[in-house]
Amino acid sequence: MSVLKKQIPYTFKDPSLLDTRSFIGGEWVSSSSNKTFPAYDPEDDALAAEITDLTRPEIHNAISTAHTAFQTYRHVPPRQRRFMLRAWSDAIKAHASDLAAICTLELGKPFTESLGTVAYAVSFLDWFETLTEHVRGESIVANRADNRIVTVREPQGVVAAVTPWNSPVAMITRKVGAAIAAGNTVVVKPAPETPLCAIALAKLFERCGFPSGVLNVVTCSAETTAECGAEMCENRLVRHLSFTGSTAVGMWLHSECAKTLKRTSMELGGNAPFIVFEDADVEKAVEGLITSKFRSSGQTCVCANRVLVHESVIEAFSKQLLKRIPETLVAGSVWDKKTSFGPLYSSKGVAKVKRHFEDALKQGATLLTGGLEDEKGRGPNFIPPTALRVSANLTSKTSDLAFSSEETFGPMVALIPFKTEEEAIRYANETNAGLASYFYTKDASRQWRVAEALESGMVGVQVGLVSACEQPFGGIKQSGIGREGGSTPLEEYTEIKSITFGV
Ligand SMILES: NC(=O)c1ccc[n+]([C@@H]2O[C@H](COP(=O)([O-])OP(=O)(O)OC[C@H]3O[C@@H](n4cnc5c(N)ncnc54)[C@H](O)[C@@H]3O)[C@@H](O)[C@H]2O)c1
Ligand SMILES: O=CCCC(=O)O
Repeated sequence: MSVLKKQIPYTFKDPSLLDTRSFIGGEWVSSSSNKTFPAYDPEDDALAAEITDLTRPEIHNAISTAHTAFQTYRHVPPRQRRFMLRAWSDAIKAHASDLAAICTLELGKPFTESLGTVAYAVSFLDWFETLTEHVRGESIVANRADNRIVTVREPQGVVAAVTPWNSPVAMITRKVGAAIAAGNTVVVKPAPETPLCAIALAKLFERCGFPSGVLNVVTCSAETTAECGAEMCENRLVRHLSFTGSTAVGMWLHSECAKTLKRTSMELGGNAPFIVFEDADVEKAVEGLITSKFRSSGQTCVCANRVLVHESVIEAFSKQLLKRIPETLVAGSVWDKKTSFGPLYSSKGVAKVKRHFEDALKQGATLLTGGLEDEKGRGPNFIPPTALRVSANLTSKTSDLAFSSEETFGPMVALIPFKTEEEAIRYANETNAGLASYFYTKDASRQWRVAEALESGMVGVQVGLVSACEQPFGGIKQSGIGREGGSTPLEEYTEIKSITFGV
């Protein structure tokens, strides 16, 4: 019998991927309290499934189990780890359609976009697989003639991974893939809004030859999340806490982890500037903005959030944007393969966009297209792609606008005119966030100058997408600590041990 509480227009090739239990030590477990929590379909807010709601002692048990598994898994040779990672990647590819359907169901992401998300998630496993056999130490010439010094890189132990709803497949493969490639064991806590993707990933993982306890998935409701987080931070067996989510929660977890001096990786919120200079190719810049701003209906941490357009090209830019929005962003049922634009994940997301929209209008912005009302009635969480323009005389105080000081995390964009490069850079950097920035100019020296001046961990020059497994992903300032992907992720999940020999 299906665990789904509603009918969806998709037939699963492998219905066993759908489960509502947690995965600990190779066993599928329900909470001893028998409590469950609801997961909803954002397209209509209908109940999708009832998920097991673990208690703190059960999280404690998952960590102990992962620690026991680490004692043997740490000695599994890298090539064998590589082959198991390959098997997991192949299993996900073989079940990509089912996984995409689960992502569509619990996140409201259009099915075609969900397929892209699964491919992006798999790319991390493929990338880490290539790095598995390249963990290296070094040999150091000692200053004492009777000493020899070498370093080795060792896995850290139990990694606790806490992941967000907005990227329920890739944020798990990005963390778990790197951690287990390096020889660690992991306890993952997915967001309560999107537990089914994490569970399905574990279902595939268990078929790939990994020893029991290497991956554990613990599901918790929003209410029990705080005690689950406290256990992960306070338990001394957890050696690394890897978090992706909001800056506020990340800061709290980071400070709690300080009490047991854990390593932390923090991938936090952004507030990306997107700058269009006077010499930009306007059509190209508009395509970049649509990709950056509207993918996932504006719900990614690297989405453009503050769009600065030089005053000499803002008319042409607005015109092109208004032409391309309806041509590119096709709204409809999330199950229709032609749909490229879906609802937000919940009423919480809708309320935030609404607040930013109303604040911008109150402060004098004009509406170019969209607005919060959806005359076609496409569900409770649907907001049409919306564009506003901030008037020139607001530029000096744009940082007071709500959409400018916080991530909107939704499909609303406000164009802000500017006059000089200095003014644009000053405004772009006027935020505590420093995750991604984007700009468009054809001038090669300006490309270098502005890329170096922008305060963010990732810069897109003439591109609206900066996410790739081979690229270091992460932020500076209050957007995070550490990098995921790129050539260093196994270093992030290993410790250096120096060994001195007396000869
Ligand atoms: N930098 C990145 O790579 C990246 C990627 C995706 C999302 N994000 C950010 O994530 C945010 C959106 O996600 P969100 O609203 O789910 O963020 P959130 O911080 O509310 O939740 C993220 C995760 O943390 C958990 N959590 C919340 N409180 C906790 C606690 N006290 N202890 C332990 N876990 C706790 C949640 O259940 C969820 O699993 C945005 O700010 C976005 O920019 C960043
Ligand atoms: O939401 C942030 C992560 C999405 C990405 O990796 O591009």
